[in-house]
Amino acid sequence: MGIPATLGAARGPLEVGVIAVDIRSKTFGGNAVLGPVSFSIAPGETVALVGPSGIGKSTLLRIVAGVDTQFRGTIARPGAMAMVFQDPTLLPWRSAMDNLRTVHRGLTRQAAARAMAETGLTGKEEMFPGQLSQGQRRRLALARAFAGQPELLIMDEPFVSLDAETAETMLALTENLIAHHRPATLFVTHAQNEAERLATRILTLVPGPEGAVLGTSCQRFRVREKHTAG
Ligand SMILES: Nc1ncnc2c1ncn2[C@@H]1O[C@H](COP(=O)(O)OP(=O)(O)OP(=O)(O)O)[C@@H](O)[C@H]1O
Repeated sequence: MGIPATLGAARGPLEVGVIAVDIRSKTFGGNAVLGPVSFSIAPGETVALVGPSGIGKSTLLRIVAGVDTQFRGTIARPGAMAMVFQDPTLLPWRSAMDNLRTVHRGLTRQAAARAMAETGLTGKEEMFPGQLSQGQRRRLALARAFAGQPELLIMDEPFVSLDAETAETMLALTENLIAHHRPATLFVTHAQNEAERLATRILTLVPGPEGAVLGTSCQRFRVREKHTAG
């Protein structure tokens, strides 16, 4: 497959299921944001992306997700992807169940109900997002993400601006969903405890001469029992 010389492009995975990120550079209006950043994520791995505010974490996520194609480099990613943002981005005029079925064409009502049950939303299927609490809307966004059985899950600060108790509940729920579905996961967080709890590896972005690069001490591998258990 041809890869444009100047713009980022998706390329076929070299190895089945592996996400390969190879960004040579990313600029905004001539300002270098990301320098060379290369890493891969194996199936079932959970990678946290951390770094100071404004370093380029969200920019990197958008490139990996394919939302931003204006970069130099290549990304190999699977077709089945899901994204979870701080804002649940639900369709307010659709029922909770239809929010899932609109995104995932062909998802049966039973499968949608199962996905909602997994996030503790049984009984809320016909409610509209405006009738759900903030925590329930976040659960629905998670249900929507996992309903598509993603091979790659991308999350941008999914627990920010939640009160401590809700954040803890959502963190535990996400941990269980990841352990059960085992997508490759890449998420941005400012909270070290979230990174250490969810991630099997933590990548740190640090300033480089031509935009942010991965820090040398960023690769902190550790095995999480739940991830290795069948
Ligand atoms: N659309 C854009 N146009 C111009 N500059 C942008 C754009 N989006 C981001 N930037 C700049 O790119 C840099 C990286 O932004 P990014 O949002 O990726 O950082 P971040 O690490 O996610 O920050 P934070 O932790 O504060 O959310 C910042 O200097 C930001 O101002």
